[in-house]
Amino acid sequence: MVQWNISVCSTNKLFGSAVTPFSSYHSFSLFPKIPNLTLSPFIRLQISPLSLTSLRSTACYLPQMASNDAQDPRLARISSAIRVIPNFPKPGIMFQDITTLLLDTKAFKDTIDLFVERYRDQNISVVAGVEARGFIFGPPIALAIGAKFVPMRKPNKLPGEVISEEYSLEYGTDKIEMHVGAVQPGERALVIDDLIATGGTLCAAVKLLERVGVHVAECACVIELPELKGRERLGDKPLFVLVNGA
Ligand SMILES: O=P(O)(O)OC[C@H]1O[C@H](OP(=O)(O)OP(=O)(O)O)[C@H](O)[C@@H]1O
Ligand SMILES: Nc1ncnc2[nH]cnc12
Repeated sequence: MVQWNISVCSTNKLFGSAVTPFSSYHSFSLFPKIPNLTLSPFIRLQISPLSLTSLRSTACYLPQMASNDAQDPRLARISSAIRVIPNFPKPGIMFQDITTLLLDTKAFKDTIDLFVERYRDQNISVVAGVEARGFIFGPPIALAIGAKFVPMRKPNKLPGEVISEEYSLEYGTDKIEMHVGAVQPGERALVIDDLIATGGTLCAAVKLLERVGVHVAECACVIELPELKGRERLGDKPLFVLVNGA
């Protein structure tokens, strides 16, 4: 399969979707709470044989101990591997499809590695993954950093006693549940999902864990849709993302 990529570095602007008129916004608040990181906006024009045309901004982080004048090349590959399906599951939704990322063994491994590099020395004992796509990224991260994996599931899926939390979505409402006893008060958790849109899902996951005395050190996603301001909804809770949605 052939794919043409044209990459352009930008100084202070990121451009939105190619199916809507170009819009720009400042990007330097993407990681406002993460110390020792420098941001470098990045624009990518993707023309794929699947007739899916998109511009995706890659939020790059440049750890100060590494080279400061080049972004991590893994981020561009991860960004390229995510397919965008317009109007799914409803008109107007640009669905960020990570199944194509899973087909790219290098991009998938790089995704896991980036999270593992960030969290391996943070004394995290719980990786909590949100159904369904948090179940894909969470377990390999948990195994690599020596933490347990706790599934946060949609209603009526877990067989044991549960606690639950309702939340609203970009398209609809939902509820997540966690087994009572899966985590202990005082544990330190990472909450992982594929994507943050409005932030309702991650907020519910954080609340659920904090209700039972767990400290959520950070939330992490592969993709952020900044226009939906999920980061703001998370308040002071740190959020780490690899790329912006197209
Ligand atoms: O930030 P939010 O507005 O809360 O949206 C983000 C959530 O939406 C998607 O899941 P979805 O609810 O579609 O469930 P699924 O993964 O089971 O399909 C995505 O995987 C996140 O979990
Ligand atoms: N645009 C989107 N793509 C994929 N998953 C989502 N969850 C909420 N909004 C989404």
